[in-house]
Amino acid sequence: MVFLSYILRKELSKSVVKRQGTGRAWTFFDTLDLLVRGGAGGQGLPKIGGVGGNGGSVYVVAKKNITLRDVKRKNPTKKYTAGLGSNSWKRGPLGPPGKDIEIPVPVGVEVKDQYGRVLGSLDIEGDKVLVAQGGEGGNPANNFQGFKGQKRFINLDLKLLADVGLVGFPNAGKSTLLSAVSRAGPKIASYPFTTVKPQLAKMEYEDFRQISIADLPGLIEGAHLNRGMGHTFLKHIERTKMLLFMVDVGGFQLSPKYPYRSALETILLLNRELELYKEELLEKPCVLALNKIDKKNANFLATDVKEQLQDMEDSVRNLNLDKDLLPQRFIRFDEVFTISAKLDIGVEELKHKLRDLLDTYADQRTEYQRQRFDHQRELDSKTSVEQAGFIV
Ligand SMILES: Nc1nc2c(ncn2[C@@H]2O[C@H](COP(=O)(O)OP(=O)(O)OP(=O)(O)O)[C@@H](O)[C@H]2O)c(=O)[nH]1
Ligand SMILES: [Mg+2]
Repeated sequence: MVFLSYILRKELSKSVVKRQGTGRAWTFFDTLDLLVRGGAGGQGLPKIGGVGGNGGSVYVVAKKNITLRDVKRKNPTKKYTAGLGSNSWKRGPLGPPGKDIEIPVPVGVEVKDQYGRVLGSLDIEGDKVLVAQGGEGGNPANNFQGFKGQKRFINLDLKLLADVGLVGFPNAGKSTLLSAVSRAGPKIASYPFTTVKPQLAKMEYEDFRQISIADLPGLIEGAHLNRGMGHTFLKHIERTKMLLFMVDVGGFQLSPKYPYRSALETILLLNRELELYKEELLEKPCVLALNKIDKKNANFLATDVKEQLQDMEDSVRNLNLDKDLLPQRFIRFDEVFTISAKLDIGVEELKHKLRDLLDTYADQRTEYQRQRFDHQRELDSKTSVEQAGFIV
């Protein structure tokens, strides 16, 4: 049973992403399991108090321009064992340590152990996580018997990385916008859940600058509980720099069985879903696009929503939404646009504003990353085997 669910999980996590323009599809390889073993420690030599070398350890290190597929291709056995520590002997009482192994993996990988515990997240190039510790060499404290190295099954989970992630209820027009701003040809239809797999596209600008945008399947109430397309896709939102919320200004109704939700209510429900999945998602820069402005009364509705967004505390008081459905913390949108993705109204302005905002936030990130690098360097100088499983 456990094995079956493992296989199922593995299959489900290989999302198929359609290649833009060509209509070809390839499997987006976003998860890989490895077996890692630290090297055994060398034997000590009690007669002369000789100490065996510590076994080597296994690390995963984030590198640019490689994929999980490359990792597998490089070592199809998917097994890694670090070097043995040398035994102590008469002419060399201090056995040299075994060789460490560093497995290069793509930036954006989260490393988990076989119990699903997160060992570390490799967010920027050079991030390094100790995944299997080498065994201690034989010494007086362990009766001069070298210890075995740590053995672990680890899972490398790559979250889709795009500059902008499209978030919205089904049918909001996310895929229509994607096709308006890029050369991608996503499936567009008037029924919910047209998009069932994440799709990446590039927005191109006159000066050849490219910004990646991810079209994600529509979210619905309860997505964090895996309703609808569920949280399989919420994880991809984590690795986007900015979120673009798309909302049908006329509101949404999944089917007559479900309640009608106004545009403001859909915004709040999306806000709530993200918050329940991972609150820090709300810290990302967010932009809102009120779509389908070409429809009857849409301008009037959009003005209303914009006003309501000015004072959310007050606006929610007049809503008929269950308290449990309301977010604890309201998203603050950097910009609110009214657009028609279908008729190409306001799309160009949105596209340029996304670029401006990304650049502004990139400057802030650079500063943050510089600080992280400094911190990492400091930790590197103090690397010790006790730090197993944490970014060192
Ligand atoms: N009138 C009008 N219709 C639109 C606009 N944008 C999208 N639509 C229509 O809305 C429907 C849904 O569009 P999609 O782009 O498939 O919506 P989606 O958000 O990708 O939907 P899912 O993939 O199901 O989450 C389609 O029939 C589109 O033609 C718009 O600006 N105006
Ligand atoms: Mg779609």
